[in-house]
Amino acid sequence: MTTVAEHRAAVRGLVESHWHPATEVVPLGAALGRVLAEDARTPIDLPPFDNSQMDGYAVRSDAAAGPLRVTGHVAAGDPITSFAGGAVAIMTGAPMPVGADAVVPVEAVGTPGDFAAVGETIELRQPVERGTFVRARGSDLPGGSVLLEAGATLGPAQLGALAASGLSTAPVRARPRVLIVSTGAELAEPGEPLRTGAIYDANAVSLSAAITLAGGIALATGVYSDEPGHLRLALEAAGPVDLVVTSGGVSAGAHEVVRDTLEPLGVRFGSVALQPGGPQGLGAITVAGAATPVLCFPGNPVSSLVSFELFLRPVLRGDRPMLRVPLAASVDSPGTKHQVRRGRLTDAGTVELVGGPGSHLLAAYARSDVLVHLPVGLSRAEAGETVEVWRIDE
Ligand SMILES: Nc1nc2c(c(=O)[nH]1)N[C@H]1C(S)=C(S)[C@@H](COP(=O)(O)OP(=O)(O)OC[C@H]3O[C@@H](n4cnc5c(N)ncnc54)[C@H](O)[C@@H]3O)O[C@H]1N2
Ligand code: MOO
Repeated sequence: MTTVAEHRAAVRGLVESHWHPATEVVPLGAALGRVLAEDARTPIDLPPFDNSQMDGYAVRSDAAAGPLRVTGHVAAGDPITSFAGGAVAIMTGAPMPVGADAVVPVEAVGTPGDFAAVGETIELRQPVERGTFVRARGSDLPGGSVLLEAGATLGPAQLGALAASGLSTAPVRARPRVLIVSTGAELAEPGEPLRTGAIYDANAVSLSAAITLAGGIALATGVYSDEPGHLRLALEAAGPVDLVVTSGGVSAGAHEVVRDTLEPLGVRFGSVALQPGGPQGLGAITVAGAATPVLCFPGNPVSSLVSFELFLRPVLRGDRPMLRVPLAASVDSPGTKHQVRRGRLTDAGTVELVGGPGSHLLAAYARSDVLVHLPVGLSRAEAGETVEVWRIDE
């Protein structure tokens, strides 16, 4: 039996040996969630000039306590001026007059919002240290420095930082196109009437959503049949994609459509020491004339999502945030397999399991915010014992 780590490495090797994403330059407004293809450097100092952190008066730090004549007034957006001595009324974000090196907040001198006019005096109550309330040029990042490294995911702060650097576009990796094929004669399209013995196809939707959140472009198709010919037709009809993910039809039944169709094409099927997500297949097949990696996940809806989380998401998006959290109650685990349970973080700082280990318990998964890892070798963990959990509530 293959270990989780071995299968993870095999999936990564397979995907990365076939998928070489092109670089696309996209406007920042369209770059949310995209992955940076190369290091981004800021062309300018951040901030670009020394400026005031407070509404107040710019002074020199060697000024003695006592009266200071107001010699100027600068607002945010004004050009950089020369300091003419005394005190300069200055607003938050306004450029420091060259020669002044500290700011006294207006409330330390008088009434907030009430500024002395040029020619009037203010009373400096005590000397002020050099640099006080001054945001130095380049203090966030000097111009020319790497702002974000290749591989960074562009979220609100990252996009804001690129914009603050004056960049309007970002070079990002092309999104992987992933064909999702859910299989099984028992499946019915959600929204359609449910005949006896049928169940609704959950995996096309859940895997599509997972792929989309991981930065891919999901193209889903349902092969609601156990006929290899039908699956073959669906694959032949597909356009070019970077990856195929199937669900169902991989275990030990009489009608294993995925296995029966793809094993003769060289896709390898086997067991991973994982529950749920034990039966797995991987290999490469020809889709639209190109060798294309294919991952075959088990059909149980929890198994297919857990397979995605453990094997594919790390390749497409990187690792989930991992925490070590004490269990709210004791739990048993197979010991010979890495078990992944679904759970919820509690206000008490513990993790409680949601539902049992069964791989059909998708509604329980839907109420969970973490995956709880019970590794091989652990057959029981007591309340209070610390376990590894992955946050999945993004
Ligand atoms: N004799 C054995 N039987 C099974 C074994 C085994 O080792 N020996 N493994 C079990 C495990 S573990 C799993 S997991 C499943 C995997 O089965 P398949 O991948 O072949 O999947 P199916 O048989 O097609 O379906 C399993 C289960 O999931 C439901 N399903 C399938 N697709 C969907 C979908 N798109 N949406 C919602 N539900 C789906 C399907 O109706 C079945 O109930 O095999 C065990 N059996
Ligand atoms: O390994 Mo299966 O995925 O138990 O449910």
